[in-house]
Amino acid sequence: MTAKRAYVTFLAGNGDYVKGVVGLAKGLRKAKSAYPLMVAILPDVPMEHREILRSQGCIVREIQPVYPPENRTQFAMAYYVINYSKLRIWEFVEYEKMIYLDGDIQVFDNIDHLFDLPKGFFYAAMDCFCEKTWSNSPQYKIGYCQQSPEKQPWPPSMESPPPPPYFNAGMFVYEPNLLTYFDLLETLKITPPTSFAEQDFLNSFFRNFYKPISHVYNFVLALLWRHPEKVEIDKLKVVHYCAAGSKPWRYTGKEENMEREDIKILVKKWWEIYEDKSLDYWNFSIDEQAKLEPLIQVLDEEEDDNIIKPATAPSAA
Ligand SMILES: O=c1ccn([C@@H]2O[C@H](COP(=O)(O)OP(=O)(O)O)[C@@H](O)[C@H]2O)c(=O)[nH]1
Ligand SMILES: OC[C@H]1O[C@H](O[C@@H]2[C@@H](O)[C@H](O)[C@@H](O)[C@H](O)[C@@H]2O)[C@H](O)[C@@H](O)[C@H]1O
Repeated sequence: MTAKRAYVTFLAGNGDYVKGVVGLAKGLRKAKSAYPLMVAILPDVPMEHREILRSQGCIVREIQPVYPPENRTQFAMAYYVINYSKLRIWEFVEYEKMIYLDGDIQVFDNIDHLFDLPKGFFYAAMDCFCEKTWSNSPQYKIGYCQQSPEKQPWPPSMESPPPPPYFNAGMFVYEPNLLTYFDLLETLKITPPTSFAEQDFLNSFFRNFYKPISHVYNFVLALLWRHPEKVEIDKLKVVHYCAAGSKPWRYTGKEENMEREDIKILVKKWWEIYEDKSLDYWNFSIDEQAKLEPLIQVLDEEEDDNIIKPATAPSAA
């Protein structure tokens, strides 16, 4: 029997991240991925959103939240606490290998070959420490970033050695496994939360199994202005809209760095997929499609007037 593989993302709440997941489902289809997209949803995701995801061919699976131990940690972003629920995806053992993608990620090129990476390791792209979200970290205070250690080497005077390679937890290749899953949950119970919540926790847990892969597989937008020398925008396969103000479905162009032409191009590329009706999963009869129309209106009605869409989106030129 061929080993089962799938992409998986995470959705919480009744807000607009569902648009990110619809965009991701359509992007994977456009990239001709051979594998389905599972959406691990928290119980607070409304029925309408679940139906929209199913109508786009997603496998919708409800998971229970995972909370870190009680603590007064100040997360870099308060809502990061819900991201611990991502740990439930290790329970999906009917799959031999999965690729996790945040809902604010778009896949612009086929990456199915990542499923063939050797087993037994955890693959992800390295993060960048240069954004203000890192301002409480020693590396930010020194001006050290693993993306370009030569720019500001780790001072020999520091008691601790430079941090080991640290991945961004918005995309990773992993193997669901119940022993790992229970070990994750048990280890979490005795691990005090830190600024980047489950991302810090996963980096610690998989530190001996982590293998960095190219940033073309999880392009953290801040690299555009923090490490431009490493960027070849045409080579990017996966773009992660994690910089403040860069979520395409909420893009107004007003936040810092959002007026950049390269950001406008990447936001427009996202919208072109999201609005492309030929990528909708309509393998249904016409009357089935008529049933789905009202669901699509649910999303359109939630649209905010300030959002810039392709029709009026800034020109790519
Ligand atoms: O209200 C929320 C916040 C986050 N998420 C999910 O959690 C992921 C990580 O959160 P976010 O993208 O905000 O983190 P970032 O990568 O931008 O720091 C998102 O991509 C979504 O998949 C969600 O579904 N609803
Ligand atoms: O809960 C912690 C989150 O940590 C990461 O987001 C961060 C990280 O990318 C920083 O490097 C950026 O500066 C920042 O903007 C961004 O929010 C993951 O992308 C996300 O999935 C999630 O794990």
